[in-house]
Amino acid sequence: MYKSLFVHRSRYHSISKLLFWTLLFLVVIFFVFFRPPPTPDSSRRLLQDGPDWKSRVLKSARPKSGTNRRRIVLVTGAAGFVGTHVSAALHHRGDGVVGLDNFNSYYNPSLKRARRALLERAGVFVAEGDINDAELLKKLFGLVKFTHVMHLAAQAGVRYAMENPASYVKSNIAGLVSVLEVCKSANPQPAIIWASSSSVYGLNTKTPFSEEDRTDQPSSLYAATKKAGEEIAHTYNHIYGLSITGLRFFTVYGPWGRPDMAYFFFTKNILEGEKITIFEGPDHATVGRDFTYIDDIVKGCLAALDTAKKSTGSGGKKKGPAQLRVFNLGNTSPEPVGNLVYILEKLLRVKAKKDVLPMPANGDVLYTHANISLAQRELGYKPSTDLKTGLKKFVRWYLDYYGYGKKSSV
Ligand SMILES: O=C(O)[C@H]1O[C@H](OP(=O)(O)OP(=O)(O)OC[C@H]2O[C@@H](n3ccc(=O)[nH]c3=O)[C@H](O)[C@@H]2O)[C@H](O)[C@@H](O)[C@H]1O
Repeated sequence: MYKSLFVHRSRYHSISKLLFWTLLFLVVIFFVFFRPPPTPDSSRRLLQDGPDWKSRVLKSARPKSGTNRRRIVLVTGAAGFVGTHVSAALHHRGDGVVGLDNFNSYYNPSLKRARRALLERAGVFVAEGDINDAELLKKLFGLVKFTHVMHLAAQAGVRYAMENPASYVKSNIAGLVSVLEVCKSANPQPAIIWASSSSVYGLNTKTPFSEEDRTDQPSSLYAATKKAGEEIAHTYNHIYGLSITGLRFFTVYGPWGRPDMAYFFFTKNILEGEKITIFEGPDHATVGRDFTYIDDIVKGCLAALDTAKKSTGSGGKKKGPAQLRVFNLGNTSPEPVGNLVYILEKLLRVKAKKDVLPMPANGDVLYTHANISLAQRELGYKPSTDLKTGLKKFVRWYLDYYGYGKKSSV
């Protein structure tokens, strides 16, 4: 009996040994052959560690020699629509500019890469990385003493907030805090100019929208995150002495624009013979926007930067009260969406196939109209491009960029 038990035991031991070695072998094979590839973050970190990365950041941050310019600006969202135009304009006048962008795929990143190529040809380096990457921000601030941060990185789009709410919280709230955190600890602290939105006026019906009007009725999560950003700006200004200017952009359009916006995809659909939908309000009310041309917005951004006072704190400590501002940057000449389509039809020489449908409950508001007196007074802001002129420039760019023939009136 003992013998049979012994045989049984030793058989048991050899089976478990075999199992152990097989398992070990499989684990080794898995790690050697099926190891997951490095995450984008870690491969990005490798890029950021190279000597080339450092010297490109430093070179791009240098203000133009032979000028008396002293400004060194970090532009977040530099490969975005507004970010590209603002970065180019700052660089053009001689400021030092370093861009930062995460090239996310909210819309086709190839357009973002093309914008970056444009900037790099002009001499602006756009580092690849996320505003939530505190280590990366610290590294940039360790290398460069930024005098200003133009914070334009955000999750944009009103309607997409219903599809991917988390992305708005991540970029527009956590991302903003991450940027403000590095700014507050910097020595000296930079002044911050950042993109808020006309959408903060939400269900406000008093027009034109003035900065003093109520903004506590956002109608989309996008608007709510921008409104939250304005409150967060107040906190960082109050506790740390950061100089902060929020700019409420009104439906910005133009060349190199965003494919998720109506004027952009209407153009695409009209050219491709696809249907477009024009929304209308209750009782067939016209839906309208204070469409604002990109060059006017750029002028407003630069004026905000030029009039920004210095932050008063340093290294996380407030030394006195600091400037806190918010401005409307609109065109102050709202147009019905139907007019936008009519102008596009004329410019493209193609009749649109259109449906007019009630506006779905998707976060959209009926109408926007900016009162720009404050920006006029404090920034000398004076928009000068009407919708027809601006769309003509957009369509010219669109046809060229996407390689259409010459069948248009532009
Ligand atoms: O000012 C802002 O702060 C925001 O501006 C922009 O939002 P919006 O003003 O909503 O622009 P956009 O989507 O181009 O719709 C334009 C019009 O077309 C109507 N619209 C839209 C789609 C459609 O299929 N049909 C239609 O009629 C629609 O009802 C609307 O009346 C930015 O995207 C946003 O990121 C933010 O910056």
